[in-house]
Amino acid sequence: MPGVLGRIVTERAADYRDADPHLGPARPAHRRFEAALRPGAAGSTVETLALIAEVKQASPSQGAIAALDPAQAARAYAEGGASAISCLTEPRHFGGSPEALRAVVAATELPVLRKDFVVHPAMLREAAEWGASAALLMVSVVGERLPEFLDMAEHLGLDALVEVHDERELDMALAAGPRILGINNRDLTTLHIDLAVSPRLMAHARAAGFGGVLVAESGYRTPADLRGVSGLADAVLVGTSLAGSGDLAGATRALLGR
Ligand SMILES: O=C(O)c1ccccc1NCC(=O)[C@H](O)[C@H](O)COP(=O)(O)O
Repeated sequence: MPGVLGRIVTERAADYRDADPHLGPARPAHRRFEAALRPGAAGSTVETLALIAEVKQASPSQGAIAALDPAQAARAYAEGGASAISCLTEPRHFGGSPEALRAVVAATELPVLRKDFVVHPAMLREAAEWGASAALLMVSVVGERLPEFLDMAEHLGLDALVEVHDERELDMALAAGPRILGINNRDLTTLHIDLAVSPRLMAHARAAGFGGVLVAESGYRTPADLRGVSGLADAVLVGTSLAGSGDLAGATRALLGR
């Protein structure tokens, strides 16, 4: 696996090399994250997109973005109209941590997604233990093991946001039967962003009969950017443009056109 993604995945695999793979007892599936993103969910209307607002302090694309207090950021996003919170827990490149996720969970009633490069079952167990409602599963990272990781997420009562970037990954994801599909506009090897990726792959997913939740991810800065996925996506995941705005509640309201 080349590029930035390859480096991050190698680091996370080494971090969890000796981790306990046992998941522990089954946990009930509340499906709070999925329910928050479905059309017409509280806080959004059929005409609008549900927003997953991301607590993201740095990234390989941007370097340092903002020194955020995770709890304050989550409260500001909720005040601005977000339907869910994504919280980075990857420490080296995104400034994330387990403490950030726990603080976000404690600070808001909104469902929280653990945003990390899941390479080991322990990372899903941790997400459940830390209070997350969902975890990210990247087809580019788990590959053929996607069905296995989906089963683990289900065992732990976690919603899974299954992320793809191209048709090959989309077909792999669809074969595994996810309930929530994220289309990342960012090529995680080159970091190039193309907002045309989400509409193209969303149309492909719907044509293939996917009836679940569709999430457009990465590169969104203005309401005009969102028009490209209006009527296709159920939700949008936004980090940099909100986290670096200096006014997270105001930027969230502005993005949602409220
Ligand atoms: O954001 C990056 O630079 C990045 C680099 C390598 C792997 C993943 C990366 N980001 C993860 C995400 O997909 C974004 O945090 C998320 O979709 C929000 O994107 P944005 O609104 O563009 O910050």
